[in-house]
Amino acid sequence: MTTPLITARDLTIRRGDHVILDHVNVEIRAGEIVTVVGPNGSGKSTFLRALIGAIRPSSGSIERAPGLRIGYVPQKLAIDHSLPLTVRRFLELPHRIGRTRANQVLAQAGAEALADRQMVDLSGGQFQRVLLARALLEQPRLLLLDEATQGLDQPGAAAFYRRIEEVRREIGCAIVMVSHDLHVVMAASDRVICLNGHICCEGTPAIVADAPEYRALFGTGTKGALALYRHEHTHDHDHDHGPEHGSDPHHHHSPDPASEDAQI
Ligand SMILES: Nc1ncnc2c1ncn2[C@@H]1O[C@H](COP(=O)(O)OP(=O)(O)OP(=O)(O)O)[C@@H](O)[C@H]1O
Repeated sequence: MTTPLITARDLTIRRGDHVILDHVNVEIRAGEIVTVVGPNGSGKSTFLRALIGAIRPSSGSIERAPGLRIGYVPQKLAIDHSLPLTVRRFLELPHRIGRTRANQVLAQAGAEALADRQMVDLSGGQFQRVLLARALLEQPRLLLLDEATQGLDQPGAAAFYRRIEEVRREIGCAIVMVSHDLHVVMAASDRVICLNGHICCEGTPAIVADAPEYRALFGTGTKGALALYRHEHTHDHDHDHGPEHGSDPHHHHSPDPASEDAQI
């Protein structure tokens, strides 16, 4: 086992009397894709913000590997509609970067055609890809995404997650994402953590979908969708996900093939 990139130990975050996170223990290792699911208000964003160091634990700790570079794709980012700002200029805030580097990260995020477009003219999916490109600028070893597909339709979300898997393959970073698109996101994950103030259950997507704690929170609605993915992946698709994930046929696969070509 490699050393974890980041470890939350007994992470507890309180605001007044409200315990937002209660003794949360999580380790994230190099190259894995971890999804955090949970109902509204269950502490998912707080957890990510604690991982990047934007919130201090009330008790417990967050330990990062020395020099760990983290990329963060926020839930929302407001752009002033009266401000002319191209995608290329946006990537240069706050540091100037070379044209070649900008083109590189835009290509990694599947947004190479957008460099000279105005930020305010982008569709939701294009905007998310640009935020992803920005998060890749620092060559992160850990990429955190907070509800990155909010507002995208299902094919758009599936295409975005497929892109995330490609990014992971290309640059080998670990990925932690928070999402409500349970069936899409779970299909792309190595591990799912179900959070509701504390960790209710965790494991492979299939294990979590079957867990009584998960079903109590989400019902059985996503089970059918997971079954669908399993079914789809009995066909012969590209399973080149690298050696570390080769052992479990159910636990790491692409989204619905029908959605894979969807353009955002
Ligand atoms: N700075 C704060 N002060 C007080 N309460 C807070 C603060 N930040 C978050 N909370 C509360 O903590 C709880 C968890 O919030 P958080 O945004 O982490 O949940 P979430 O799981 O990301 O929710 P959602 O799915 O709706 O985005 C909520 O009840 C929220 O109101």
